[in-house]
Amino acid sequence: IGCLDGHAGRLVFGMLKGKPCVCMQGRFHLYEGYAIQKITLPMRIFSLLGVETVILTNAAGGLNQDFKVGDIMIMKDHINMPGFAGNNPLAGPNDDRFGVRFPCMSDAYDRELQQLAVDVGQELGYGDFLREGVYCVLGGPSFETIAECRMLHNLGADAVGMSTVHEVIVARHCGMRVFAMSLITNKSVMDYDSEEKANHKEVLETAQHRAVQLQKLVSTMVARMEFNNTNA
Ligand SMILES: O=P(O)(O)O[C@@H]1C[C@H](O)[C@@H](CO)O1
Ligand SMILES: Nc1nc2[nH]cnc2c(=O)[nH]1
Repeated sequence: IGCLDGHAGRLVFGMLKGKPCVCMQGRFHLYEGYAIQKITLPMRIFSLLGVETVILTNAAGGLNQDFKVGDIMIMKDHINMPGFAGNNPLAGPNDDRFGVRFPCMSDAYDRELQQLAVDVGQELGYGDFLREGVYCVLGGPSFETIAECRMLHNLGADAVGMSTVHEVIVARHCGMRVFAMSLITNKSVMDYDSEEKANHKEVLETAQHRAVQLQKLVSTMVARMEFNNTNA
């Protein structure tokens, strides 16, 4: 597991609300210099361990101007920007033991789990900061320019980050159910008059600020989840 600022580098096994879980405290990123297949290897290991459902979280910049710092965005879809340039974790010979050569991605984000998150979020009183939207992944580590933010927003992205999408692709390839959400840790800078600057300190502070609510959302969802993945 990537061990860097904000990523503890631990793999934690245990029971959550009576359900067996394995949790990655941290992840690998493209910007650390790893091959994309290495970044996503944990998903295949989870599949081999018998994991049925994957819940992914990330920190992201808010491109949607209605979003505020501290909002939690349920991911309904993604834009795989490195994939446009051929950097896809499934590139290379297909291992048929895991999944098919050409996996579908239009159903990547499980609709029932998205609805569960909305329901649980409402019950917990999180309605004011729970959103849904499209996440775009870039390679990082540099944050986006103003022109890039404008372009990504015009392309239909609501949030931008440096992770998750590759993991989703590999998890879906091997038939796991996927739910993902972004914590909007900073507003993407869209205006040349703005004095704001994306920075990792703000990312960590916002993550700290919302940590308890995110934990509560995830643990309540896990408590309500059905076993037996019929969605593969
Ligand atoms: O692993 P995620 O996508 O949550 O982390 C993002 C990308 C960088 O590690 C960091 C930038 O501040 O947040
Ligand atoms: N690419 C990108 N990743 C982030 N992670 C947290 N905030 C951001 C951001 O503004 N841009």
